[in-house]
Amino acid sequence: MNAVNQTVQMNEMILENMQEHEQVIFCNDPSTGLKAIIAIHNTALGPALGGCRMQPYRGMADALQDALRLSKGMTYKCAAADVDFGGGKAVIIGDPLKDKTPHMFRAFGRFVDSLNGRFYTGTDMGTNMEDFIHASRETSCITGIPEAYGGGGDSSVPTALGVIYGLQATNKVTFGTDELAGRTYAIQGLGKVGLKVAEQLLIRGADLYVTDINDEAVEKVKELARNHGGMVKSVDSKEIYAAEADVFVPCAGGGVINDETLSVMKVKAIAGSANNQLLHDRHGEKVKEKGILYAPDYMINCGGLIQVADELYGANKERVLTKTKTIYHSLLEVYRQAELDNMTTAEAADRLCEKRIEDRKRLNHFFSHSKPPKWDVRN
Ligand SMILES: NC(=O)C1=CN([C@@H]2O[C@H](COP(=O)(O)OP(=O)(O)OC[C@H]3O[C@@H](n4cnc5c(N)ncnc54)[C@H](O)[C@@H]3O)[C@@H](O)[C@H]2O)C=CC1
Ligand SMILES: O=C(O)CCC(=O)C(=O)O
Repeated sequence: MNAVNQTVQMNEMILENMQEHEQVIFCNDPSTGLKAIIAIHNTALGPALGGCRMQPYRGMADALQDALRLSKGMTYKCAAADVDFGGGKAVIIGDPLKDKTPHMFRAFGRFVDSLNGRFYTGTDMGTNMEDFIHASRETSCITGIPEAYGGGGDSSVPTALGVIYGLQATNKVTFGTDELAGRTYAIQGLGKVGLKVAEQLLIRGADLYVTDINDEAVEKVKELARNHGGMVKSVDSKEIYAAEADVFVPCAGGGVINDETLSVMKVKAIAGSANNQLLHDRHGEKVKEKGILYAPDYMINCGGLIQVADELYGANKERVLTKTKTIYHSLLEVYRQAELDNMTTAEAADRLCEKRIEDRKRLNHFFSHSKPPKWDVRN
């Protein structure tokens, strides 16, 4: 097969995979080693907004798949958080511990800038505020950088807080009380969000099983337990699924709720920050069959989105806090609807968000930067 035919075949594969996505941008900057994909799923509610993940993907196909799934999730998350933004996400192919450089993030910033306001981005798994300080030198479409740089600060703070509210709602339905104390939580991933969730749980009197592929992260939690009290037992990354815990709290990668992990899980609930936790939609049904209550990922982890969206209207910490608290009530509502309509919690959340998107689509038109939008405060 010649090169032209190969390219045509690859483009066909990409378009097939795109399903209802609006746009996918492949970014290649040999001078900095940047290889990234930006996926814009839906801008009916406003410009696309979503973080940028950096991960050593096995190849382009894996990275594309992740960008497509994550950006679709952001469309639902924006509807869940009731913000006037659409779904988008970026992925950078590379090992965050070895490959990142300031120049790489500046190059990424230039690609984001070329989209002229169709896509706003910031931190996600494998990236941090420092990376986006570099990117923000090239574009105003960056969120989640320190206040000193005109941003709203670390978005993992409200994400973790939202997970705590979500855990309270989940405990209320599962155990009859929203107390977090006296229970055991199995936390997977102790990065920006997981570590903060672990600290809050220890402060409130919980015990933890924890795992992270990075030993330093595990040490940090043990240090927190020495300060705040509580039991912390570290386990191997595969053992976390079978931990004798009440609640599994996934705060690392996606696809962790699958046939294999469910076959060993003993927990009564799953509630954590990771995006795209269900490997396939059918795993929502399997979770229900096992009698496990699942907090739909994009509902419980939308605290960070609330903050970065708020930042684009002019950051206000109190407003972010007030909106983040609503995660408790919106999750209780999803649990109630799922019970009433005998459906999975994931289906109940999707239904709620799809209705919101349809209702608001009637008011919004396709987003285009040529029409100055009310949220474009930075230009
Ligand atoms: N940062 C934020 O505000 C938000 C994050 N999320 C999601 O939450 C999850 C965590 O995000 P961050 O804390 O920002 O990422 P992070 O990169 O700061 O932390 C992830 C942690 O997970 C660990 N890890 C990776 N693979 C692992 C494995 N197989 N087993 C155990 N540990 C593993 C890493 O070593 C790292 O310590 C991601 O799925 C992200 O998309 C969702 C909403 C907002
Ligand atoms: O939390 C952020 O910084 C942006 C929102 C996002 O990408 C997410 O919620 O996954």
